[in-house]
Amino acid sequence: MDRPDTFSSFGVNTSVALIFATVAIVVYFLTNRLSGRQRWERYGVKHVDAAIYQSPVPLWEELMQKHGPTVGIVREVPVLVTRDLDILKQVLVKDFNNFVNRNDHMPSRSPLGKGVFFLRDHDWKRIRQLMSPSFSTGKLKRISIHVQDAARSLTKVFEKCARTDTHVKLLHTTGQYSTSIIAKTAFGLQADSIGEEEDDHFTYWAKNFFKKRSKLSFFFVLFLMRFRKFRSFLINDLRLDYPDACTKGSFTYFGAVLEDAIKEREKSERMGSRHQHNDFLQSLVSIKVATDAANTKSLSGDVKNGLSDAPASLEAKNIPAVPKKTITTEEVIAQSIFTILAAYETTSTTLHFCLFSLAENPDIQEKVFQEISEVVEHDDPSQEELSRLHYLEQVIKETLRLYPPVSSVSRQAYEDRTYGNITIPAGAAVLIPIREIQRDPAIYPDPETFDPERFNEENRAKRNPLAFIPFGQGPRLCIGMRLAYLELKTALVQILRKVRVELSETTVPRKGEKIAMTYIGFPRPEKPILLAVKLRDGQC
Ligand code: HEM
Repeated sequence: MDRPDTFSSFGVNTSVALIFATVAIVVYFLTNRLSGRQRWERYGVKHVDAAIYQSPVPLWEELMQKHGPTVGIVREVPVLVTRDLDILKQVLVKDFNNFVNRNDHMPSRSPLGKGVFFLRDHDWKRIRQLMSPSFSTGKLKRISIHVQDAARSLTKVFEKCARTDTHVKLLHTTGQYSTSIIAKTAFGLQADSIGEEEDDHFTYWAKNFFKKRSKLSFFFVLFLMRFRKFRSFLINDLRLDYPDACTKGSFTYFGAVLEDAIKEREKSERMGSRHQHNDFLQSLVSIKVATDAANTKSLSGDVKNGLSDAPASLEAKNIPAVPKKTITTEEVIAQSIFTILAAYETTSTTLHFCLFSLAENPDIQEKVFQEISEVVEHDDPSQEELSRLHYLEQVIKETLRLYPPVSSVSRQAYEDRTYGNITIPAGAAVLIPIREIQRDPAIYPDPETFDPERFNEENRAKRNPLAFIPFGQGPRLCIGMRLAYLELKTALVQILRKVRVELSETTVPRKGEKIAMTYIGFPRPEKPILLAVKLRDGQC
């Protein structure tokens, strides 16, 4: 199997990048920073200087600790970093029409940048509407059979480790679990390497979509990222490979697989054959085929209708009208690739931190086991049974509180807004540090302790709902939230009723130690976690 092209064209590319970077620094300091500082102070916000090469998570942590809940910094645009829940309620929910877009940008030639996460204005609204039905309750019910299959295979890996007295390679295996589900349920593809030492191609490229970088290389790229247009120029115009976030092999692989699948499905759809597929890809292809035909017939009448429910601020900005239901092949590929990534890393790291936390807290694990024994009667837990596992849900939520796979999200203001003493000027970004909100000791006393009781009904009722936002909040909230809970609950039920997970002599971190995390890409432990496994009584 080809390895990712990690450092392929490092030499020449880096020299060119360095020259441009030097010029960019001068321009940056002379323009953005000096004027930016004055600007934030004018808007009633304390401005702080933040190192431009610093990794995001430690940076937000440091800023919040030193300067309080709301501070302004300057990047290419002014950024308000805030964990003030009243401001966040306005930005994410009440005043959403003024904050539809994220301030994120995918620096890559891969189609990922056209994924719904990065889309803006009407493009986002159009694609989000097209994707939503694929994540409905009815669709989830239909795909739960595949989730059950994958959870059974995953459990066999744990049982095998218990019988052979070997450790479970946690992230390796949970990653295989989540990719196998997304491959099957979204694209009708088989990617079943659960428990194998070597990943199948689909899983391999999902795991290696982003370049694996050394710390030095990561900070250099992080530094370049501060200059969005400049980096885009390096990647798209100069076609330099080094600053690109994604490995070429991965987008070549997924592009080819998806293009073939789309062509084949489009062909059978046009021929009117009653297709067998009932997945995410099929629903996008069906829309494409239907609207290609409709749009060829009439290009005028329908177009205006598409805007009838657009946010007022979008209307005001005179963004050109687009048909409501259309999608191009390129967009289908982009949504598909984004979905693979969104579903793989987030769910697998959560499952892995959840199992680690249960191994660290045997009492909590026993309580989960008791609940499963009382509630689940079927070999494969039904949706109704899963919905009654309240304590298990508390455990998952506590895991997502301590280890949110997405550490922060952003929104960008169309127009000026003033909330209390603080003004967010038009064009500024609001950075929402999810991890810092969920570790705020004023909201969660003793925040480092794993305590699922924080999510019992009584404690939840006392808290501002915005204090727990691992899936974001408002109309742009994570589209896959219910699928993620389904995958997590199903896997935990199947595993925990067969085996007990434990820390062993060799598990790092040791009991009570903090996990050394890396925030290069998604948050994960610096060293892979290995767990010991014991069969439960009665299992052989
Ligand atoms: C534990 C699992 C997951 C977590 C913690 C998570 C978290 C998030 C967060 C924080 C956002 C940004 C929300 C915002 O800005 O308000 C997001 C967006 C998104 N997520 Fe997830 N996610 C998870 C699983 C999934 C899965 C399984 C899928 C799909 C199968 C998915 C698809 C998406 C998509 C498409 C978006 C972009 C939504 C938009 O911009 O309209 N996620 N996710």
